[in-house]
Amino acid sequence: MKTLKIAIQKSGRLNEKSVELLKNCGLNFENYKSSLISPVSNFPLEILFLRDDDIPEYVQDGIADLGIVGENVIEETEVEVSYLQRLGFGKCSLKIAVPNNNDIATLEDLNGKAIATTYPVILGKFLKEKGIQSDIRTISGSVEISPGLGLSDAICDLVSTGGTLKSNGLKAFADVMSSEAILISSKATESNDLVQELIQRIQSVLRAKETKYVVLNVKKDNLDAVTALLPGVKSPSVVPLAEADWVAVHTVIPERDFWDRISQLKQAGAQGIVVMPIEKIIL
Ligand SMILES: Nc1ncnc2c1ncn2[C@@H]1O[C@H](COP(=O)(O)OP(=O)(O)OP(=O)(O)O)[C@@H](O)[C@H]1O
Ligand SMILES: O=P(O)(O)OC[C@H]1O[C@H](OP(=O)(O)OP(=O)(O)O)[C@H](O)[C@@H]1O
Ligand SMILES: [Mg+2]
Repeated sequence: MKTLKIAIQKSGRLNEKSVELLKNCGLNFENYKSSLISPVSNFPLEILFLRDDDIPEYVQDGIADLGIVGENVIEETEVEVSYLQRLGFGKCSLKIAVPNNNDIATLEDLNGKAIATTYPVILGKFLKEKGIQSDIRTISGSVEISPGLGLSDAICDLVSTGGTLKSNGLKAFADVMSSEAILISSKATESNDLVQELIQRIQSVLRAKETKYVVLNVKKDNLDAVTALLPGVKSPSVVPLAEADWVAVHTVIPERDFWDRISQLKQAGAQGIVVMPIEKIIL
């Protein structure tokens, strides 16, 4: 069977999480900073370590079969690739921001103004859609300092905590797009069996991350009230305990409403609640 190639970022914001995800899928490979290609010893796959900007085109052109890259980079490079799976990391937003002491109050106020960005394609489309004519100044980094240097009136850049905007005296003004890391493939390899196998593994790791394994004890009288709060993967397992009136309930709980669910369970009579991380969930 043909060996697949997956392109991930060599260093930067997505590198560590991409490596961690692939390792959690059971793939064995070395992650030397100096090597740009690394074979996987237990799956017909090679990992290519690249600048993130190059990943969408490598995948579109079939040089790599798969890639992990931010949605913002895919949109900016305007490639034809298949979106296989959103990966839940590298979450950020592309925003227009202006200096704090600025009189730009509406999108219309950006007419005739200079906006510095490393995302001229996405910004250009956004402004066109809104009917705004600005002067887009494409620069390759450190976008946030450009208003302070008198190079632009506004910026369009990625924001997550907002710390970089704040420390440069800027405030977010308009949302252009939100982004996260995505697994992409070339149109030609999407249905390849090995690609499908890898997607299954990735999904089982992602599902496990979104949930916790919970074991709790409950008096039989309160079992219905407790199980009503627990949808589980299918339904909770109920195991008898040495003490006749009591049972143990095993289930999984979604991470997002975890604490609310735990306090509801306690109110319904759950005791001795033990919570464990899950490695994989295979459906
Ligand atoms: N502050 C942030 N928080 C979360 N995710 C981010 C943030 N900034 C960027 N990202 C996401 O991580 C991706 C990589 O960001 P990074 O800053 O490492 O890119 P880069 O400097 O262009 O790297 P490269 O050297 O590979 O070209 C971005 O394209 C975006 O999808
Ligand atoms: O809202 P914040 O949490 O402050 O994050 C935003 C910053 O993160 C990104 O840059 P990064 O730190 O990745 O550096 P880079 O510009 O060298 O890629 C982005 O370009 C912003 O500058
Ligand atoms: Mg880059």
